[in-house]
Amino acid sequence: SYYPWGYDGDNGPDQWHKNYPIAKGRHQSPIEINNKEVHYDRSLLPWFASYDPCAAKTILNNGKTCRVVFDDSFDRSVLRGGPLPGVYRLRQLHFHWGSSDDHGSEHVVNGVRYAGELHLLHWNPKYSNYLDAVRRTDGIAVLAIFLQVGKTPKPEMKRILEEINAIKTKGKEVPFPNFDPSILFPKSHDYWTYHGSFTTPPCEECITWIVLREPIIVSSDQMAKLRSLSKNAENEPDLPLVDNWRPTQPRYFRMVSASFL
Ligand SMILES: Cc1ccnc(S(N)(=O)=O)n1
Ligand SMILES: [Zn+2]
Repeated sequence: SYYPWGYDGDNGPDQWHKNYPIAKGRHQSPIEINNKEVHYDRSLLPWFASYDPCAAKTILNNGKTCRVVFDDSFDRSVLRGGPLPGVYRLRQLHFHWGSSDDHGSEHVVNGVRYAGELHLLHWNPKYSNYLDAVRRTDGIAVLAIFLQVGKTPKPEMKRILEEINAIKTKGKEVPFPNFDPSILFPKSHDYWTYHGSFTTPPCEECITWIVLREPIIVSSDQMAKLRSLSKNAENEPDLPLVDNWRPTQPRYFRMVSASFL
């Protein structure tokens, strides 16, 4: 039977392993990224995203996050380079955020928590489909971008946040045409990379993480907009969708490489 995992006490991150044993694995995400433990790897290549704006399909609230879904039926919007062996197809993007501006990101950098974190999820087309890819250690690549609250927000975030009112409650999905997510990228492409897992159950250890050093700036109002989403369905009592982030997991014997000095 489907186990309704969540982020609150009884069904929260500390309980996930009871129904999803991989959650106690040795390659879990997110992790703490600390300068002292990072290894500069000068052989790391720059990464490139070539996204087709027409691949964007819908934006939805699944009760756990706000997600934009893309057509991944062929190599239409792809990520390549960096630590990746080939092209990976963009499938969806989604966010993690807190109940206030001082926390909400999943990865933590030198003790710094950001207000939120944007994940662009891509899968390796050498596997027949996404579900096959999630069973492979090189199956998935997630580009992670921190959201930092500041005075001069990125105008490109507006398009996504304008749709929030249409997907207030769980199960709502509306068309989201003509959107190229690379407009959300920060100036610098500097990144850390390591091997890890999905940060939500079943927590498969199939992800090459590419975590950008430079956050994008959002306004406090924009974060409040994300927090106005509800995790309940339309006709249920209102439960704010906030704090949908997993705490950092043990790094064990994993190397975190940096593309920059
Ligand atoms: C299970 C799952 C699905 C999509 N995205 C993620 S995440 N947060 O690791 O990118 N996890
Ligand atoms: Zn995520």
